[in-house]
Amino acid sequence: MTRAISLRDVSKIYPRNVVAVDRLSLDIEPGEFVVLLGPSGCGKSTVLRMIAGLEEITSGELLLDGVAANDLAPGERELAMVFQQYALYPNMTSRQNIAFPLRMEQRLDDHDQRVREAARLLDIEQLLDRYPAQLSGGERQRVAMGRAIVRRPTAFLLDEPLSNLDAKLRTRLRAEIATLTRHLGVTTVYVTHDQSEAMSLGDRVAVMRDGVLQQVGTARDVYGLPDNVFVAAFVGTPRINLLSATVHAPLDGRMSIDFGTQRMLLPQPLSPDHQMLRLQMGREITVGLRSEAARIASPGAMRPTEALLNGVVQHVEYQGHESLVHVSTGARPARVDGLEAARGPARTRTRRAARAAAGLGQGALGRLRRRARSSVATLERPAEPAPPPAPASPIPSGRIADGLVLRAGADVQLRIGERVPLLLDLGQLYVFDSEGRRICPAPVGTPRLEG
Ligand SMILES: Nc1ncnc2c1ncn2[C@@H]1O[C@H](COP(=O)(O)OP(=O)(O)OP(=O)(O)O)[C@@H](O)[C@H]1O
Repeated sequence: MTRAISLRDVSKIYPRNVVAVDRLSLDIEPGEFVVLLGPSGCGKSTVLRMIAGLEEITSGELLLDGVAANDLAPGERELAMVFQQYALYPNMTSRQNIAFPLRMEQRLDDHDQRVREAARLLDIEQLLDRYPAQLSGGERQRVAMGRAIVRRPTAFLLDEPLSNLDAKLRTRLRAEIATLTRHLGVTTVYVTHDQSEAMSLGDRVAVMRDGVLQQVGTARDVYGLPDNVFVAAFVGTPRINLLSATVHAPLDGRMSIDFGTQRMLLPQPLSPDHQMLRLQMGREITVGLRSEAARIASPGAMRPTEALLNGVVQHVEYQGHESLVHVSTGARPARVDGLEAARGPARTRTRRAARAAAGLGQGALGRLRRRARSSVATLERPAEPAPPPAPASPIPSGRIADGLVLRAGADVQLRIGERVPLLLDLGQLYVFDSEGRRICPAPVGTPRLEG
């Protein structure tokens, strides 16, 4: 059996009005694998913990298979959670650790067969009689997964399960997790701040920032059509190049994008998307260009779908299969706040707003009492240390390096300081307005301007 999970306008406000999750709505289909992605402190774990029932929902509704579940005890939700810390009992063997939830539930059926079945799926049969101290990190995480699947849960909630592992093992285990959850057909919600993990794992990726859901879509959607500049910058390696610019649209001449030190002429006739840029005249815009969206080639080779910028080579990174060329264009790099936020400052609401959102006086006390009574048998884990307090420093800004980073062939021959023409593929040119919203390519449903 597998579960549909729906969050409707869900908020979480911690004491002192810390808004960890702000009116988040998300529908997860039965059997779907959804990744919650975002920088540290954006509220991903809080969402997962609210689904699990480990954290009370301040306002909004959680539905499991369409049935209101806010007040269900964790044990009644039939979900299994796996944490970043392996959380195995050190004095129990793998076999005992995996069987633990069954013992807690006092199931009378054959524990041993269920444990062997889980161990076989995870390829850890030979490790069943070892203690956690005798296992590697990857093996411990497999045992932790075993403990999650032994109960045959209706959904998995995985909170950065691989972040304690080295890069190679992480890549291998994430492929295993994808295969395993597909095989079991169980709904999975997976939390990570690692965008490449998110892109490779999920049916859909939900990008969060500062407690707010930014975009939900397939990996292809969030990479190819980011709704805003934050999503564009958070997803993709190397990070998208972001430049501050303005639109120059004289009545008697060709429209161009003005980067301050040089202008990029747009081809005539203007595409419908580029016509929309007229509306931005006089306003600051951000131009986004992924590293594969420009090539270094002579202007004579320019295609009708390309535009020209000039640059100077600053640095060439040889990567084996390709080179990353850093090119200065004199343009001003745009800044995006919160990209690397390491536990940013809590956003706070006024006391009144918080109270309204909290729905205090609407049975909050009752829910707390019920929770106090509830058993946490299915989501049990050894005591964890309290989360570290948030540092008082502001969210560091993700500073985009001065200069574009472009992909080139591995054997590209360039000198540092060499002037190079850059041919930009306009089909891959993103423009964001001063609020950070994508305006080009125009979002679906945007009314068109007449040429
Ligand atoms: N028990 C708590 N009390 C007060 N604030 C909390 C508590 N737990 C989390 N927070 C705050 O809520 C916000 C979201 O935290 P959360 O752990 O959900 O973020 P996250 O995106 O999962 O981060 P990470 O990737 O670092 O685990 C942060 O500002 C955090 O400091």
